[in-house]
Amino acid sequence: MGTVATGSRIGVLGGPGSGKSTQCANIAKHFGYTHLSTGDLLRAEVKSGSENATMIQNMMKEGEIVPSEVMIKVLQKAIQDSKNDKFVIDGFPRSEENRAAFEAVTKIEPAFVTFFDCPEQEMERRILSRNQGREDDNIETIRKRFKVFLESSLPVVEYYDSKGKVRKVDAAKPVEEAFRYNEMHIIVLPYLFSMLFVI
Ligand SMILES: Nc1ncnc2c1ncn2[C@@H]1O[C@H](COP(=O)(O)OP(=O)(O)OP(=O)(O)O)[C@@H](O)[C@H]1O
Ligand SMILES: O=c1ccn([C@@H]2O[C@H](COP(=O)(O)O)[C@@H](O)[C@H]2O)c(=O)[nH]1
Ligand SMILES: [Mg+2]
Repeated sequence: MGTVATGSRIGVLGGPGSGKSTQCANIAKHFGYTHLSTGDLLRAEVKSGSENATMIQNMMKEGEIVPSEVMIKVLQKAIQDSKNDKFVIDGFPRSEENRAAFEAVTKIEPAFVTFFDCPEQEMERRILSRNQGREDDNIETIRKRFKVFLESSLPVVEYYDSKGKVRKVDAAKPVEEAFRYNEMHIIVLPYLFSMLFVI
């Protein structure tokens, strides 16, 4: 995959509705990153009617985590298709098992991980007014997704935190404010840091 500059592989984690996809789309638009939304990749897989489509659709309806080998295959293909060394992975890994499997298979580790910290009440409010026609945006599945996030995904944030890789964003802030924080931590600071080693 060639030489990759500091900060060019970024993970974005956070609860359902915390604003991950909104911010990733902004990062992609403004800074030339490829936005890999793992949820969108799975929804595309369902639409394509591939061999795993029904299984993925059923798991998403229940807010469950799709098996690592399935997600990793889909994600690897998207990384290759992007032909870009700068990518931001939205909503993955969702469990410690996901993370270990992905790193073992791809040898890719994020330069750092942005964690979108948002109160549950606000996440619920956002999802219920999102209106994108998602099958999992109903109160029953939302509650299941919150549970999966707390039990399986937060430990991944804790793991990266123990390695000093977590940048925490106050995701309850308005979109523009959260974006400015991301801009500073994803683009400006890593760039300045990399320059230290060039000089
Ligand atoms: N900072 C914000 N303030 C208010 N509304 C926001 C903010 N960020 C995103 N939203 C809105 O909240 C909804 C959820 O945002 P988004 O889809 O980006 O969340 P997400 O973390 O990707 O959720 P999911 O994990 O379910 O995919 C969208 O309708 C979006 O427009
Ligand atoms: O790595 C992943 C990412 C997503 N899923 C499943 O998809 C839905 C929706 O994901 P969003 O990021 O909210 O769009 C999620 O609830 C999981 O069921 C997954 O299994 N693994
Ligand atoms: Mg999303």
